[in-house]
Amino acid sequence: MNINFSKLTAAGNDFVLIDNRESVIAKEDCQSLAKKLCNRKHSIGADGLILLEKSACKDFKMKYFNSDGSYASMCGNGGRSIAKFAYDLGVANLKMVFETDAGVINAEILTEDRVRLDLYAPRDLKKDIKVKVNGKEFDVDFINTGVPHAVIFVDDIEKIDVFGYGRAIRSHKTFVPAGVNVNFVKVIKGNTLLVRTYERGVEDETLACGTGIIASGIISVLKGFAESPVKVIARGGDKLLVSLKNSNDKISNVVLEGPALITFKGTVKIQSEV
Ligand SMILES: N[C@@H](CCC[C@H](N)C(=O)O)C(=O)O
Repeated sequence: MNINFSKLTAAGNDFVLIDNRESVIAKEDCQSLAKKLCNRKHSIGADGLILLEKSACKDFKMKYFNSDGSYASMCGNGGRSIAKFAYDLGVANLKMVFETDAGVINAEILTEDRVRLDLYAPRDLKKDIKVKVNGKEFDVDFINTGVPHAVIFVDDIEKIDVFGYGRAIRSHKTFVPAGVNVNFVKVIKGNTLLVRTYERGVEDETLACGTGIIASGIISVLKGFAESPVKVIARGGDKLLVSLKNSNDKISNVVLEGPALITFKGTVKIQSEV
């Protein structure tokens, strides 16, 4: 079977997007297909597979799978990408509303390559958790911004071993069984954060993680390190903006703004055993 796809990048977090409104991909095949299509040596290559599906009440529904095949209820960079993809397909207007398993999102295509997402409220905030890995103790703040995130402030963002510490914290007993995405954050002048993320499901550092950037922005505001709107520079150098309202640690009006671009389109042959 031949399937049309678009490849998008959102701050260097890259995705394969497929229009699955007619259920060409069966539910039980999604995970193995994600693994295959995201493989950078043998297929298209991406951090995740995103399916655009029919929604009963909104413009469409987003389904997200990491490159290792695991399902995730949300992806911030993927959310901007699917908005761009939906507009390009003619499924949605410049302003749209879509469903994810984390909540409903209002999106707006701002320019050729910039998208704004208005998100649901985050949950499960836990501050100042002590986590010891590889002989070092970290002060971790946890928040679920659609998927689980650990946020850690560091002095030297260039030197921190994101892969080594990120991988160990991701699977630390505090965060099992779900695991956690791990964000290392440096606050710099100009109300700006530098963020590096070890992503669960990619099992490596990615060039950006949208929900991780939101988590880092929220925690920075809660700790008084920054004010909304917070500027964020992702590992790949792209600039994003996070804004929110905070009333005694009750977070609302969360907005993520950042790039999303279609890099190419193609057709991929799916083998029957998928
Ligand atoms: N890259 C995403 C997050 C994707 C899901 C994550 N890896 C998980 O499994 O929790 C983003 O931009 O938010």
